[in-house]
Amino acid sequence: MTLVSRKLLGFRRIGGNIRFQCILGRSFSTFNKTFNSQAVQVVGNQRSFPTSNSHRVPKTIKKYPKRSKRDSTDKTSRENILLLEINELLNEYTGLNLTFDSIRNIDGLIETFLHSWNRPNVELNDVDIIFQTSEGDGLAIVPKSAYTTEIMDKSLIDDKYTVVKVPKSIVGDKVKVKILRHYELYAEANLIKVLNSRSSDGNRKDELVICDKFSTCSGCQFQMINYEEQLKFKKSVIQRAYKLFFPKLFSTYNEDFGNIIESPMQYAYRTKLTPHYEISSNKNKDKNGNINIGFNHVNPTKLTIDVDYCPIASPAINRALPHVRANVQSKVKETQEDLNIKKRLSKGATLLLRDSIRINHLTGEHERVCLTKYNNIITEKIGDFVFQFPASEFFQNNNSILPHVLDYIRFQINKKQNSYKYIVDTYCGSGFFGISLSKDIPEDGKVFGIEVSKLSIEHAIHNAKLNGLSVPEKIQFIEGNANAIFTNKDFVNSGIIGDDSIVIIDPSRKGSNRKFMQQLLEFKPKLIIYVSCNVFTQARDLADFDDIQAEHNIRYKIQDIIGFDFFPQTKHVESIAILELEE
Ligand SMILES: C[S@@+](CC[C@H](N)C(=O)[O-])C[C@H]1O[C@@H](n2cnc3c(N)ncnc32)[C@H](O)[C@@H]1O
Repeated sequence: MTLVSRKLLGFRRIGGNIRFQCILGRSFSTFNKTFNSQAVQVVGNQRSFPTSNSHRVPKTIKKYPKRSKRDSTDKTSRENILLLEINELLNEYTGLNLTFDSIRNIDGLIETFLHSWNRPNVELNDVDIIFQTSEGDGLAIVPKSAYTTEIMDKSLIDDKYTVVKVPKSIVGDKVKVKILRHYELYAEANLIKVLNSRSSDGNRKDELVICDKFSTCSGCQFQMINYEEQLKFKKSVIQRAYKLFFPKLFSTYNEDFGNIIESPMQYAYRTKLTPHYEISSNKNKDKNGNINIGFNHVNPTKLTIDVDYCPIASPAINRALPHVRANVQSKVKETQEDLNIKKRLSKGATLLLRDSIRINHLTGEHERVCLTKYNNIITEKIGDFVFQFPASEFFQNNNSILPHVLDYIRFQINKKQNSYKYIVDTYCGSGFFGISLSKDIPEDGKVFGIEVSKLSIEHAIHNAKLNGLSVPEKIQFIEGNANAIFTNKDFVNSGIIGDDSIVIIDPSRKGSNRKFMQQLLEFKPKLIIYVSCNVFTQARDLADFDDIQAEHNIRYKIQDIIGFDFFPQTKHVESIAILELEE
């Protein structure tokens, strides 16, 4: 029997049970369980689906790297969080009492789908998305028999399921997908079509999408849902992070936990864009030889999506983008014949476009421009303060929300007036928080910042002076590792004591660490403000801090955990935790 003739027609839902049928009308598998995904269909494509048994899963198991094992050392790694989310999906969403064993992909199956060039063409129809990951992907559970009868022994598929991760899908979508690479506990899939996109019931509103690259570009996840729903998703991510990594705190909180403050601008807000290109691969060129310049494809491929306009980027960046792109295209074409240069360019590059204020010093007028060199100096004004920093260095990328973030922090500081004399700004970058809040402490108070990047710290000092603050009397910045701040000679000599202090923590995505939290506790500041662009590492660090407190008999009360939507249309959420020392 050829594969085409053995192609499956789909399965029907019969009184809550699932019955599979093959083309001959013979039912070959029945589940006695209710199941969320109806009518899964497998389509064999003669061209790419081999007619031999080459895709049969070998019974001998061959070893090769599996992502889920490789990254499992860091409990807040993306991979580990996905596994925790799959666990939640199995426990709470299916009603099937599934375990990891019921969804485990055996090595032979993983191997069968490993390489894109000989992967079986398996498409599933009417797959229900029932869970949203914190990365913004939809998850579905499909029975293994739905797509592997040609690939696996029947004995290996009975009562077995696959968790399928589908980008650009949301809970409530019924989708058609193509199955791609398998990992131990899930498989990746391409979204081919949303079958119920016209239904008015769900949250999907495709008419809201304003970018013509949305379905393929990995930059945004949520243009197809309204802003209110985006905020709900982000609140649920904060709640999930604490539930997973600091359950003791989560269990004591009410429904406001992780409320999100919206961004005043939901498009055109991004003041930094980093498109990239790769010139060695023909896949990333059009028929005229123009290379793709843009962002990664949403599916796991090496494709770069060509982006000539990005609706979340600021107007100045979008004005500059065509020139920047044209420049790259002509440079690549010019150098194509020159082997040396071609070799140097062969890996491609990442471009940098940064929105900056340009002031006309004669008239005092200013305009927003886009600067594209890594050593350009960017100027930004937030509230009453001006900041300058090298384009290559960190600065917050949505300036419309920053005044609201500062207002919120000021509100927290001013709840207890005149309680704090010092601000310790750890991971201070070019001084944004320390400088902005310098007027919120008494005249005889002081701000002290620490940052590992030499360039950023030089600009923090420059920014303090630019804003009329006396350095180092009123504000002092040092280059160094935040881990060692409280024993740093300059810090000790500054006379700052925990009793009168606020400590701001604003690390990068990987968060802080136990060593820092230990020293923070020994310093015993009155107020701690933890700003985070990765709520999972924030929750982990605060859980560590909680453990350490128990060892030292010191108590901090977590006053608030709140989200700020720095990046509308995307999965990202920024969260701020406020901790107050209990007297
Ligand atoms: C998320 S940024 C925040 C910067 C700044 N607070 C702001 O809002 O502009 C994190 C900063 O931490 C710095 N950093 C990373 N690891 C550090 C460490 N161990 N000690 C001090 N600074 C560090 C990075 O260079 C980066 O500037």
